[in-house]
Amino acid sequence: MERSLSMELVRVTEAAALASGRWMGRGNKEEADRAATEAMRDVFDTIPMKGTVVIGEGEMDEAPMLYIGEKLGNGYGPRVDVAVDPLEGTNIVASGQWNALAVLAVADHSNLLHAPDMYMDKIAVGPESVGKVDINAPIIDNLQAVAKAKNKDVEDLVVVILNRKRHEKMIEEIRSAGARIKLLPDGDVAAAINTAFGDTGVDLLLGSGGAPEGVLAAVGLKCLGGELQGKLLPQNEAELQRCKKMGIEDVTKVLYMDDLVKGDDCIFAATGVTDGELLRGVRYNGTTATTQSLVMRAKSGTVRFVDGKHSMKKKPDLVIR
Ligand SMILES: O=P(O)(O)OC[C@H]1O[C@](O)(COP(=O)(O)O)[C@@H](O)[C@@H]1O
Repeated sequence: MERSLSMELVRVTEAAALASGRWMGRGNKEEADRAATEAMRDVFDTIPMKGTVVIGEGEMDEAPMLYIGEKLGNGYGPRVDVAVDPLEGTNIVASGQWNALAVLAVADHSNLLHAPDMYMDKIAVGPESVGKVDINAPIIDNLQAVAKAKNKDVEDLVVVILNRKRHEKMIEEIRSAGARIKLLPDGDVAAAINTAFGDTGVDLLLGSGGAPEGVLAAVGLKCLGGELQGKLLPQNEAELQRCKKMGIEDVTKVLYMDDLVKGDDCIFAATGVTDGELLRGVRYNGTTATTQSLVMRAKSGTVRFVDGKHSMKKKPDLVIR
């Protein structure tokens, strides 16, 4: 993939953030998601690539979502796999909370995990703890390993975990070990990425969330030298069969970085929709709006924060959808 593709892809996440940010706090997650999806699709169509969505939040019959199998790009560039979440944190936007993102990842054709939209168990850490954690190990072992790798005490660690009933036992175990916890209402992509940035104050992500979010976070962490391990969690026979149809024979197997995203020819792009630890959300200022994005390419190891100032006069369709 050409390095210039990274900057083209930021236009896609910026457009989705600008469109969905208008819905912040308006209690309507469906409209926020629709606005992000439509904006993303429109801008993708101007990007020089032959992309196919291999993992995302919708299946074909659930369109207008960007669905698995959907072709994206103007059809003239490299053949790439795409993982998308036009609006990661629909409830967050609806209620005006933290860490909603417009996010995507692309990799060379057939290098991203092709899987249905289902749950995935995850553990994510930043660069210091790579190779030190094991999704199958007891929680205390992982906490001790990360603490040692970061030259801290377990009591110093901050574990991020979605605030869900299914995590009650895990939360209890983390508390018993003495680590601190940040309970998230939603948004585990930002949480996973945050583990690779020291000043976010986050050491590891644990627990289950969406599989598309797992692949997106894995690409981000590959660019940052971190690690995510995942395990698909089919909830019923239909999900199991969908996995098989997509070529996943052993759904119980641990998915390591190279299973989630092969090689290093991959790009991650995200734009803040609401404010977060890492990215500022969209600001609307009458005739202009500002965005903050993160775009990274694993091959070169370049990590860029991009501040955008957008003219509403010249591109009114960017925000009114
Ligand atoms: O809400 P659930 O079912 O526990 O799913 C968790 C997933 O939902 C999210 O919190 C938000 O997803 P949406 O953007 O689809 O609302 C993800 O970050 C996370 O992976």
